[in-house]
Amino acid sequence: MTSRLSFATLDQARPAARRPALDPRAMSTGSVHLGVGAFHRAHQAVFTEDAMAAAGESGWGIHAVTQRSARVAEQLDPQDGLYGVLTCGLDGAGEPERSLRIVGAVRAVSFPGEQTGEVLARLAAPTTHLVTLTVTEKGYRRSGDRLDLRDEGVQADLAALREERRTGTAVETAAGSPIGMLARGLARRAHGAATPMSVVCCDNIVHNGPMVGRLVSEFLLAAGADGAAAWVADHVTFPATMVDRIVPATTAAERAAAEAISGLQDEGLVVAEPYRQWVIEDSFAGPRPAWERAGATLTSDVAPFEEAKLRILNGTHSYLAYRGALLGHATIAEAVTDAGLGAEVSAFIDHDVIPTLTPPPGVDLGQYRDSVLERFANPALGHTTQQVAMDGSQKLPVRLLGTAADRLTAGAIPERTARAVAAWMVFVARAADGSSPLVLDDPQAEVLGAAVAGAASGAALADRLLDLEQIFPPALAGDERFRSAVREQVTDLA
Ligand SMILES: NC(=O)c1ccc[n+]([C@@H]2O[C@H](COP(=O)([O-])OP(=O)(O)OC[C@H]3O[C@@H](n4cnc5c(N)ncnc54)[C@H](O)[C@@H]3O)[C@@H](O)[C@H]2O)c1
Ligand SMILES: O=P(O)(O)OC[C@@H](O)[C@@H](O)[C@H](O)[C@H](O)CO
Repeated sequence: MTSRLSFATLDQARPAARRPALDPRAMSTGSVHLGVGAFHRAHQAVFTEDAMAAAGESGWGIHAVTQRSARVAEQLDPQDGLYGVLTCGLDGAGEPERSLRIVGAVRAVSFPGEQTGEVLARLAAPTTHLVTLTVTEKGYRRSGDRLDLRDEGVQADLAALREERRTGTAVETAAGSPIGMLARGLARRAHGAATPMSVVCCDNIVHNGPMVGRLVSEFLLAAGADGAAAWVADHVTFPATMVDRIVPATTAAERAAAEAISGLQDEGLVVAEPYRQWVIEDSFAGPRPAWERAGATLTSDVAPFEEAKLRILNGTHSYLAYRGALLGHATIAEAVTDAGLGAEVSAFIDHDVIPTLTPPPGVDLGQYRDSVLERFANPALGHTTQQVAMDGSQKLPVRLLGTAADRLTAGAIPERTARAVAAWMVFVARAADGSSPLVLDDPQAEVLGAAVAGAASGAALADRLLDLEQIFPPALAGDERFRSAVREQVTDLA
């Protein structure tokens, strides 16, 4: 039987598997990560480990938190936090090429369903200088731009913070929220060590850092923790970031491929493309890893990078996911190499997206478009259209609707963006009526299903979805030029 990856077996890994960049046993913990999914393990954890190695530091080990289920803790605990990143690229001849590195930067994983006290203590500890987050768009529990105070998880955290302030003891919350957990930890810090902290959001959301700062403040004020809110305003920074690396969900075949390379079983394996990028607003309240030594860009203005990435890469990803799935393509690589669809998304980027963007310093947006489409075409990655299609109600506003609004303001009709939005609408309708293998995996699935039920025509389907204010801002949905473009495109695709 194959041994499982752990400190005890690390020396048995075959030479083809790269070892951690520094000895994980010698690391101490300097940061907390909320939402330890695949992306964190393939992105921030890798940058952090490489930064420690480059700077000769060992104090940036990560205490990760998995809030929805204990699964990642169950994967990583028996492995002493070690896991592999299987990089799937192409060699010079265009053939799939895989390499494996073992990462050791994640030093602990907690599940607040059972370990809330441990997480709050870590967030309050003076040795913790940073919090990073990847909890998906829906994880922020927003209603419009504000924290949804009616959300059950947020309510559980508000009640817990009130109790914690009264008794000084951590309350176990099995189904809390990431913002609630973070704010409770910051409140404890404010009344304890009071050491400054930096909170780095790594989710694909416009102005992600400031958004988290606003939600934390709203939470603390709603809990009546005005003193903690004032302390956070003065001592905690929320730098904005642009994060980029394509990290699909890991499959059993990829686990087997990694095992063939290392000779060790790895339940925590993640899979990624070779490319990785991280642009971070240089606004830290205290020390941080030397991420620039691992290839990250520290800058005073992330906005142009963020907008170009969200609108070109993520907007096109969603377009390919919905249109590709409707055309029967299982993966993004298949969708983008469909000649018709490839030309369609290229035209979308050129005609609708690029005119809305300010090029980031040193970036040619035409070259950026080409590099993104080339990355999508990587056949070694197997990113499914169904995975990228998930949570459309949360993703559309970030990825497509800003482009549409900006084009309308400029007096142009964003027909190609309307087609991408229409593809989502037809996807929703087909997935909701159960007549196809498409799956509607969305926190608004019930609302969407009710909206599309019995829509008698393409125009009616478009109207019903455009009227959902939680997705389409009234100014956009009320713009007749946009509405008729979407109706036309839905009719064409339905
Ligand atoms: N995977 C990528 O290619 C990629 C690239 C760039 C950015 N990102 C960002 O990272 C996020 C996570 O991606 P991933 O690949 O790690 O996904 P994943 O499914 O592997 O992990 C998602 C994480 O978010 C948490 N989460 C999900 N829904 C939640 C909810 N309602 N409340 C609280 N926590 C919740 C999960 O517990 C898990 O830790 C993305 O949504 C995106 O914003 C991902
Ligand atoms: O991770 P999600 O579900 O928010 O979005 C799916 C993809 O569009 C996204 O993860 C990209 O792969 C990523 O943003 C590339 O950096």
